[in-house]
Amino acid sequence: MILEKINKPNDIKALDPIEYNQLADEIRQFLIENISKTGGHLASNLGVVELTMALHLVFNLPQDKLIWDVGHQAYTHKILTGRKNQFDQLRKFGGMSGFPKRNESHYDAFDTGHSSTSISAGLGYVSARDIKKEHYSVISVIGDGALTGGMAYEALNNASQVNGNFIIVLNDNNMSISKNVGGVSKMLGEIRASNSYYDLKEGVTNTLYKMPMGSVIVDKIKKTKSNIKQLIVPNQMFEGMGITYLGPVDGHDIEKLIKIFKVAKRIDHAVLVHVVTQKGHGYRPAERNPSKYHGIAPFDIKTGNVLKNENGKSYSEVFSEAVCKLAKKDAKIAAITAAMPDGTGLAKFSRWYPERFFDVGIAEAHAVTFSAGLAAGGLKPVFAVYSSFLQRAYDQILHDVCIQQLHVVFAIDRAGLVGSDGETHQGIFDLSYLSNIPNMTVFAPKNAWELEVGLEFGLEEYNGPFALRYPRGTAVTAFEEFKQPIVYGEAEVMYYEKDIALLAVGSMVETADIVRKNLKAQGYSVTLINARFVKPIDESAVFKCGREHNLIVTMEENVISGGFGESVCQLVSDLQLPVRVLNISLPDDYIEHGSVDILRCEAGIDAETVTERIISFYENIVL
Ligand SMILES: Cc1ncc(C[n+]2csc(CCOP(=O)(O)OP(=O)(O)O)c2C)c(N)n1
Ligand SMILES: CC(=O)[C@@H](O)[C@H](O)COP(=O)(O)O
Ligand SMILES: [Mg+2]
Repeated sequence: MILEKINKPNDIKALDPIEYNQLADEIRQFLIENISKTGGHLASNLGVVELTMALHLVFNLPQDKLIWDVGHQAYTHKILTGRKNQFDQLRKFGGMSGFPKRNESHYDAFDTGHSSTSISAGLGYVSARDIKKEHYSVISVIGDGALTGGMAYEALNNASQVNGNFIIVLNDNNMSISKNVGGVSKMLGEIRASNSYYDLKEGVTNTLYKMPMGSVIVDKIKKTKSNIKQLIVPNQMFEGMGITYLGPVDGHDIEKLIKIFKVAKRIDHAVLVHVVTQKGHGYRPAERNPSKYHGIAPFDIKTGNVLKNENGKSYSEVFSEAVCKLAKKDAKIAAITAAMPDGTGLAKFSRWYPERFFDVGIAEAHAVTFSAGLAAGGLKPVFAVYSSFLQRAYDQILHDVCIQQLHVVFAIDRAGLVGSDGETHQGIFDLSYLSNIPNMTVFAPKNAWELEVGLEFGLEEYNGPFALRYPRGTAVTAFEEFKQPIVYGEAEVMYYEKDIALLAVGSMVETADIVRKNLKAQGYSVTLINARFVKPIDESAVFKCGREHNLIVTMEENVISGGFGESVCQLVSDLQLPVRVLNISLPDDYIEHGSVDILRCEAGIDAETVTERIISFYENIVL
């Protein structure tokens, strides 16, 4: 086993080149075996094994800086930097992260998770290096999907001015999570399909000539019968910006990769190396269906089947069916995704109503303003998006949607704790960042039924910016008996008693119901209110609770700062209500990876801890 020789960083450099291909096979086997047990981002990682090996062979980490865009494809990098033995704890609480983390290893040059940041971060390193007169290479590895994100172009525009070496590796597997979309993807497809390889082109030759030993390199390359000469094709888009383009190169051919990176290293400005890989390479089920194995739960290696299927429909599925049903009756409804048709449940809509469906690529900011334009043009756009990715579009929500009071519906999935993706993906800020925007309405359903009726309310009865936020995973089906029609800005009173009033938001209603039972078992009299609207808050419900209870407990799966609890406290103070308030929420902090159940306990928002906190708080109230 060659992999046994890889135990610490740079061990790969001691290998005999004839061992490289076997190591690649063994890494693939290792990834398949481990991810089949832990779950994780399989397909992207299988695609970059040789690419990562070549980067580690040519560059000197950690002096050289390697920056992974999104970071979901850094598993081989983790193996090659001494973290092989941590894979059994991948994405588990206290275990190794699924993304690069500077505090996990100093071989991880930059933390990532969200897309299209690597060129900006790399360029920052380059500029710092040059100002400090340091000498190291900076390599940003960006996928073709991530290259649909606007930040990448802002960074390319900036990178074209850089004077020192800056290597951008474009890992082109012709896939985002789903099929990649748009003009850039089309252009890359044309390059890949092109058989007309050119000779070493003039621009590169001239650049190389200007460098010490450059003419020697050019001569060598010109004499090369194979590879490098054929790897270099002019590309107007990058070249036109002043960024040297090298490629396309077969991303599964280590020898070719090593050669082209050695050339890229010598260029004295920004250079883009176009590497063509296959997503899922080496595992048939993932090659055939890379989207399914992009992020996969534990699975059976032989069949490729996921081991434990979730019971019941997910909130994304409930949304998927609800939006399709509404769109059948209302031809004005349009759906927008930023490269997440499967995750958000919009794939069905895209098949049923292709003319009203828009996948805009990984472009959340654009998606929001595009939706605003659709609304201004008379349609009813629903932008389905993960909570953490919508953070990207704060100004567009405020500036383009809310100031104009446009009727855009935000279907915000993965709101609350999402689990194993960790800090970058927890959807725990949306109540705060949406509630402080004037004209925005924020609605959080307690169960599947309320998501359906909430969506219908937002699309058909309300007219203005409307956000529904719901969590990752199986939709709650309990509370069949609580189906009060939705009235704008009104909470739903589920039980009305005295002593303690629980005011719970969305996913926390289920927890609050358990807490209520626990408290009642201990002799307390407890009101339970499903807040429904976080903005506007139901002032009369708070007023009544405040006058008729000793304690109001707010419960939300959102950070404390700027959340529902703080708004209730403000209201209680403004209305001078004779009541104490206890806020149950997430801390003003980032929350690492781990299962949602563990994270809830750690944060103290699970039913048992909340019950204990309420009792101890209540006992200390001086009545
Ligand atoms: C801002 C943002 N939006 C959406 C995502 C979800 N996402 C993660 S990976 C990915 C596709 C990336 O495609 P590509 O860069 O080509 O990498 P590949 O998976 O093909 O290796 C998407 C949409 C994200 N991480 N960040
Ligand atoms: C890397 C990334 O951003 C996505 O792949 C994300 O991990 C998907 O999350 P879900 O599994 O919740 O769809
Ligand atoms: Mg891709």
